[in-house]
Amino acid sequence: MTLGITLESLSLGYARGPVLNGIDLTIRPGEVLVIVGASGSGKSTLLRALAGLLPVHGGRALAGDEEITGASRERAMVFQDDGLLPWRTVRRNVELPLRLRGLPRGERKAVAREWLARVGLEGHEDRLPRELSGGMRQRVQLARALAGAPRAVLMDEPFGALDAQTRAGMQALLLDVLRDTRATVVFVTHDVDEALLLADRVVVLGHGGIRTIVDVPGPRDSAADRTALRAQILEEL
Ligand SMILES: Nc1ncnc2c1ncn2[C@@H]1O[C@H](COP(=O)(O)OP(=O)(O)OP(=O)(O)O)[C@@H](O)[C@H]1O
Repeated sequence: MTLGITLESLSLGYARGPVLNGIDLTIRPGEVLVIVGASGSGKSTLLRALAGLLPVHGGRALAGDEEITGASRERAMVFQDDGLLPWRTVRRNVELPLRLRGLPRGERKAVAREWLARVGLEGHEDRLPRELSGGMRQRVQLARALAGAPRAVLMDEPFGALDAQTRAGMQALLLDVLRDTRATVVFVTHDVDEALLLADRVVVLGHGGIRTIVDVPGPRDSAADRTALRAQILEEL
């Protein structure tokens, strides 16, 4: 079951001051919503609030009908790096959300193995995160996020630190696994081409709010010509 997320006059910031003011947005169940915006426009701040990791300044954010007030296993987060527990093996990292779901030990192990195979990490289950490449670590994060069967996945520049080739491989992998999960995805990136490849809609943040929302016709069709949309988004950035 997927999850809709609703932002009602949502204001966010830190002790130093506001970052985003009075945002209204409906994230549809099962859609891939990509957030772009200049550095400092508040992309990570918004994602942290959706994860329940940042208290709101005003308004509210709802996951389904429930106000987001803290972290939940229904909403999994994938970070750019450092998201894994360094002292746990790859498999035991992926088992974490399964433990939270209350799965018995044997089942946890089996599901973790299944997901690790799914992201191409068969045979690496007993290694530690530091023994893996950056791309492999991101595969583990993806496996961990999806293994818990979340209803929404919140991704903060998950491929931002990867080289172009690894990044393209991860984008293809993400598209592949999302096809079967139906989870709602909110994905932050700096890269307009990545946004256009993955998104149903692209939200451009700027000047303390949403500058524009762009619908991507025929989403995830790699043959589609996105030149005009790309130019439109770059203009707004
Ligand atoms: N923990 C924090 N404490 C105080 N201010 C913060 C904190 N995190 C972010 N900020 C400030 O909030 C604003 C938005 O930051 P945020 O990281 O959300 O932007 P971003 O769009 O994700 O940027 P980038 O693309 O560079 O990652 C910036 O002015 C930043 O300095």
